[in-house]
Amino acid sequence: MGTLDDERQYVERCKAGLRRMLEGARNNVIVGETVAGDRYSAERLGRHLKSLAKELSEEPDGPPFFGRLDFGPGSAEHAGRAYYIGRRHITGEGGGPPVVIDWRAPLSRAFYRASARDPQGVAVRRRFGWSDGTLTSFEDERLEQGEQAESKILAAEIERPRVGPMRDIVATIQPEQDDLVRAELDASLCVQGAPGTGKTAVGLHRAAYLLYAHRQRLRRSGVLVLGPNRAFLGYISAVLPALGEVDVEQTTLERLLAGVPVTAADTEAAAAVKHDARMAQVLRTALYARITKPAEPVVVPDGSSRWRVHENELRRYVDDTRRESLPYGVGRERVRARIVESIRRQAEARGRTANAAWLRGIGRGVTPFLDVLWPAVKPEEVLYEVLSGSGGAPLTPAEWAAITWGKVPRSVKSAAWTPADLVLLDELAALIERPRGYGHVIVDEAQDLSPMECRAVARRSEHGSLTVLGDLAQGTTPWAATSWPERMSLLGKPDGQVIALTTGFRVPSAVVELANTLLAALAVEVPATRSYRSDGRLRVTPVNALEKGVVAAAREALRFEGSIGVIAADTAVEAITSALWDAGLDVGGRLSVLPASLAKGLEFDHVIAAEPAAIASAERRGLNRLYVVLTRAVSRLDVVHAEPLPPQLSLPAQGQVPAGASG
Ligand SMILES: Nc1ncnc2c1ncn2[C@@H]1O[C@H](COP(=O)(O)OP(=O)(O)OP(=O)(O)O)[C@@H](O)[C@H]1O
Repeated sequence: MGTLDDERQYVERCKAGLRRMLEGARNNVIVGETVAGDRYSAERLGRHLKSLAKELSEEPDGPPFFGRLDFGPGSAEHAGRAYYIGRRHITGEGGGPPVVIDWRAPLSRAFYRASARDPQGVAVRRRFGWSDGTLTSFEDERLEQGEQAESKILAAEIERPRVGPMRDIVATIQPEQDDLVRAELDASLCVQGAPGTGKTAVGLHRAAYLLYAHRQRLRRSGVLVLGPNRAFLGYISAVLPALGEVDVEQTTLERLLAGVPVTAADTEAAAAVKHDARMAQVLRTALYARITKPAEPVVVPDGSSRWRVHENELRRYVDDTRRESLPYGVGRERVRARIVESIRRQAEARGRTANAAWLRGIGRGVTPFLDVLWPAVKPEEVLYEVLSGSGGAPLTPAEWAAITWGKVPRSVKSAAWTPADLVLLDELAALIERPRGYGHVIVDEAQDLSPMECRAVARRSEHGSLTVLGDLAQGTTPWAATSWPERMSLLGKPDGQVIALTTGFRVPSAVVELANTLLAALAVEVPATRSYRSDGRLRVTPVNALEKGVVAAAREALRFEGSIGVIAADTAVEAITSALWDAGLDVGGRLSVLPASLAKGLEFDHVIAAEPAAIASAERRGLNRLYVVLTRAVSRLDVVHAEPLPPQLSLPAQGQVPAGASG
């Protein structure tokens, strides 16, 4: 077993290896540009090598490894060998064995899974501690001798003050998380986890793992990560690139669906109806109502003659095509092809040879008839018609009244679309043409998806698999999920397994205890969790004037390291921000103020929750929103309130400071 000095020498070997890889990649960029068979592959290869070269040169100082496994006699394959585990594979000298193994390789699994009870052949597991790119310590567990201890390096990583965007957790993935990260590509999973149990982290690492284990398959079909909003995407977007994965599409559902600009808002009643699954039927009915019963023959002029297809035959073509359940646009072309085919048979019966140009001409001649029988249509045209007031089942008259326009826009072009309309337009677009699908889709904060949004996700993962991440207790939309199996069915994966994560890595116990007092009022069944963290601080401060109280709390918070998030009801954000500015505090650096509606998925080292009662009363699921807000804190939570706290929130005995202590 090496000493710290030996290990530091090994770091140098790894750095030399990385330099070799970098040089190799740079040379290959030049070679790749000249030798690839065609321009397209040359470009692709060049791009790939360039991005590899860029990645390697951008991270020369990152820790090349975080763990080491020494296998003992219990391992049939690796007895007597040692392996270093890191974020990326580093090749050995002269084509020798790699000096570092990728954390996703099968061999690395034992690093995460081996235990004293089940050592999996590992004699010693070593974890390394780094500080600013320098190796500073290591810890050993002699697993084959039954020795396993709480890791200080692990605890320090989990308890470190948070600054900046989310980081990867490859060095400290826990066994229950590893199970999910490495689940088979074909498995669709749903992860129910309380705040801070690592759902987002698991989802992102799963994306990286799947791309490693199934690179060929996923390179073609792609991996999509969907998050709730831009702030969240900004927060998570560095994790996958840090793991060497730059080809994952990370976006919000709204941006994915954005085909038209959103310039209007829905009433609550309209949004509720538009997001209901019955809208799928409404839209399908409206689209297919455009198809008409053939009432007259198709007559296509061809030089001096004319070809006819009788209406009975046309009726059969339309009916047969409808029975095939093709997308609407494909169906239209199928009807055209059937009519052209009928004309071709007639022509051949009369001794004419039908060449491709002639067939194309006949096809064009069919268009005016097709425009009546099975008209080409745009999603906006159908939705325009629906929202202009269609009526009828399955919606009630009151529901129709909620969604139809008070004043019908003069034309499709002048219609102002709402966010919910984007979902409906996407449904229509998919009825007309099949959308692009992905090999794997990861949806975060999935408890908030509406049934119609679930359909939009389901379409994109129809031939792939899904990782659904969420927490029923954090549902804040009017249509938020109350049961996962039901949501998995809406997402097109009724057999998807639902798994709970129950250890929290973000929120300290005192804060979890406070937030948990809200659970009873949230009307969802979620498993109890335990916090990994006994550190942290909770303080509840009644004040006379809210802004003044928040300023005092922020000023004090700035004395600690790490990020500070002041989270308030959306309407209070402006006043609080001004108060902080007026007090000379620099908002925008490590101190940010954000509306409760944007806090989901984020975390701050220190959270100042301003006026819980206002957050709770701002919306129908305000208590769920408050639960989200209270659980954003990593080290310290300050609850500052001028009004009484919501009655559903009960303060744990300790942690409270006397009234008037601040502000
Ligand atoms: N195994 C781990 N090792 C170190 N840190 C971890 C681990 N698992 C989770 N964390 C950290 O805990 C915090 C919470 O993780 P994450 O945001 O993924 O949780 P979440 O379940 O998505 O939370 P929420 O539901 O509140 O959005 C993050 O800072 C993450 O890096």
